[in-house]
Amino acid sequence: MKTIEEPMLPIQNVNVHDSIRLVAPKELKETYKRTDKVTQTVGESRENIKRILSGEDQRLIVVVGPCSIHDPQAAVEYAKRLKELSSKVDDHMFLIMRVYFEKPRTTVGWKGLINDPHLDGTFDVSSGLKIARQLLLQIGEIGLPTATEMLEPITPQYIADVISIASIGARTTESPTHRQMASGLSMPVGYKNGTDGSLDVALNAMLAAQSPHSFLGIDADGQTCVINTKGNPWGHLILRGGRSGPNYQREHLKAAADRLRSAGLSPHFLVDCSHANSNKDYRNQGIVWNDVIDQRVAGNETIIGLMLESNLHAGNQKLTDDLSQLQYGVSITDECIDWEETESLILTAHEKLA
Ligand SMILES: O=C[C@H](O)[C@H](O)COP(=O)(O)O
Ligand SMILES: C=C(OP(=O)(O)O)C(=O)O
Repeated sequence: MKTIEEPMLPIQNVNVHDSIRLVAPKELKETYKRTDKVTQTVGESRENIKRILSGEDQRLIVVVGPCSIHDPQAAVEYAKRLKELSSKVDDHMFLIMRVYFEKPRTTVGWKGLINDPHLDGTFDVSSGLKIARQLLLQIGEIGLPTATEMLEPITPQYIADVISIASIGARTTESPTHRQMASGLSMPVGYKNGTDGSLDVALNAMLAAQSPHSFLGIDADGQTCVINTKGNPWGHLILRGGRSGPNYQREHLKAAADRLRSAGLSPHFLVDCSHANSNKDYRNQGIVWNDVIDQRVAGNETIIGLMLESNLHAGNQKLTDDLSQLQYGVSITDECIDWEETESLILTAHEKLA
């Protein structure tokens, strides 16, 4: 029998190795400040997106870029190309670069540049946040709006002021924590349907995030606090397919619009050409893209945007211990289409839309 004198079993931090303090959001933002140009890029693009979401602007949103950012230099090269392309199509399309720093994994794997910027399991989150913010500032300076997935509920304090549109991923759309976070974000937020293909979780997320919430978070000084939000009215659905198959075809879009209407939500959405809509094969993204563009050209105005996973070069590569083997401009997460195909898909769609 145990007595009180016996050494106690540890009851705290049983599975915690250690914890490392981070710079406060305010400090990082003071070191890496928004210029007037960046503020203008973010402010104006958020307004453009809202006008598209409310039907005042008929242009098509295109969220396009790498599955994940792992090399800021390649990301800047991509951004410069995309900015040039954007100016050729901006009468009918509004291009936004995917700048995804946080990757939700099905089980385990590299969790993105913020979590592990050196790609070597050292998890230097402090550098990850700095590199992410610096890159967003560089892209904003180029005049290109950015989209990202908000995964860690603390990250927005460090980078949200340089993001034009956010998404909540298929793995977290059902999470109350992410819905609360979205209710306080300052930019429009897209909710992916669930990995099983369910629309319910995304519709419920949109309804939940429209409402005010009070929850735990950190403030600009990094102090834990209660955050009281007003609710974010700029939610929208993103169709990404699911285990049951893709959901970009005519009948799926009709069903999605009907479901949105019956939930009292605006019947419009973005279609993700990748993930389960492409069966995670980059060669299928163009098929999905062309199908959805043709539906839009035929008059389906419930389609307000598309998403493409695209990089400088096609496909993907494995992340191994030997980082010298990494090919420049190739994804280390999901497969992407290359720049040439990206440009061709966008220019062809522009002609059709015109
Ligand atoms: O977009 C990226 C991936 O689809 C997502 O992070 C899940 O990846 P995984 O299934 O390879 O973990
Ligand atoms: C992880 C992503 O997508 P999903 O949540 O749809 O799997 C993504 O867009 O990077």
